[in-house]
Amino acid sequence: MRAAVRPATPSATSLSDRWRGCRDRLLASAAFQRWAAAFPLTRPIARKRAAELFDLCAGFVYSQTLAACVQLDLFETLRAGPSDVATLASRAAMSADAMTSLCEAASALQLLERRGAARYGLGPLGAALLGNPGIAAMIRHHAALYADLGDPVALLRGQDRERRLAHYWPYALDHSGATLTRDSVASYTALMAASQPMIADVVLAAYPLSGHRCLLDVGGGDGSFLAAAARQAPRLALKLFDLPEVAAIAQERLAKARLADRVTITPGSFYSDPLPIGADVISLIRVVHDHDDDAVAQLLAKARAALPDNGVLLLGEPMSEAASGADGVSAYFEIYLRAMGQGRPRSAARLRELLMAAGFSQVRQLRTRIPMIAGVIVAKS
Ligand SMILES: C[S@@+](CC[C@H](N)C(=O)[O-])C[C@H]1O[C@@H](n2cnc3c(N)ncnc32)[C@H](O)[C@@H]1O
Repeated sequence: MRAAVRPATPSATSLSDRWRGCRDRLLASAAFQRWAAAFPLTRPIARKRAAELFDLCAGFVYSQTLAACVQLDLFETLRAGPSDVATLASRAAMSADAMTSLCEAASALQLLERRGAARYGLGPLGAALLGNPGIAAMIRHHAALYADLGDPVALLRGQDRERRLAHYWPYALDHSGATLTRDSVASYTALMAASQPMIADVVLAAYPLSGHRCLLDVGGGDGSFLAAAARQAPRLALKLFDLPEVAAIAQERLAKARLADRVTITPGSFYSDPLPIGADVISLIRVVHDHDDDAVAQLLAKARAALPDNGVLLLGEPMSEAASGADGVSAYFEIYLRAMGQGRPRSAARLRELLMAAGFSQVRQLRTRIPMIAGVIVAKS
């Protein structure tokens, strides 16, 4: 039997609640909407709101148009120059009509651009995407997220479901890492490596590491962030800590990059093992948001214990309430991490609280070039 849905209990209303109540009643009124669309001074606002609402309704279609372009390698195909629809259609094993629909939809989204009759080239967003292979990799892995989101309410209720995204990130199902295999970590590790250059650019520009002696990157994946740090600071000694199967991938990748003699790799789980000592700066890049508060509290305490007095913790990841225009980050990660089964997008203020509770001091949020990609916080042990 389904539980009856109880109406929300009215609570004491503040002045701001009452003001917002009036605004909401006005915006919800069909008569007001008609008036606002007709009146010259409110018409631009009415049109903007209508377009925003339309984009929210159509968002899934936009994402799947993009997914189809990536799956069919359309951007790569058009890198060399425009192509006619018949050629694109035969490459993609679909009718010319279907390819025209895809190209028209992608052109409306600025991914492609019409270049004459039945001919298309890259659009500004499609061209930008080519400059960053990490984005295409992100788009491909969204197949797992969208499968989980087929029934968003079941997902939020935690009802029985396949949990494809949690299997994509298997450490969400096994905190010790003991059951993880090379195969099960390979795809997420490759995805992280593909998107790491843009993260490293943002983080290392905000906090250059040249003043440090030794960096320990916890949850360092295949070592891509360490490799970028090594380029920036040629005398920096390097350490990496990650789950055993990922640590093995890092060992190979860093050896190929001729960094084997600069790096020490320690396999382990920060749920059960201490962190290696000896570094004067510890980085946590896109790690904290993947874990619940209790685990983060423990992880930060372990990082503090591994640092010397006045050591630095460097935390870089997308943060909620990062900047105006970056609200999508919160919406995305709230639902993404819910599908993954653990973690939270956190604001800089919340991260500061967690850092202070773990005994860190002088917590500072640094400006980053693109806050949507990553915010950066540093703190002293
Ligand atoms: C989202 S990835 C980020 C990887 C890398 N820092 C980056 O930004 O590209 C999270 C990383 O944390 C590692 N990780 C997850 N749980 C862990 C644990 N319990 N102990 C050690 N590493 C863990 C994962 O294997 C993965 O490499």
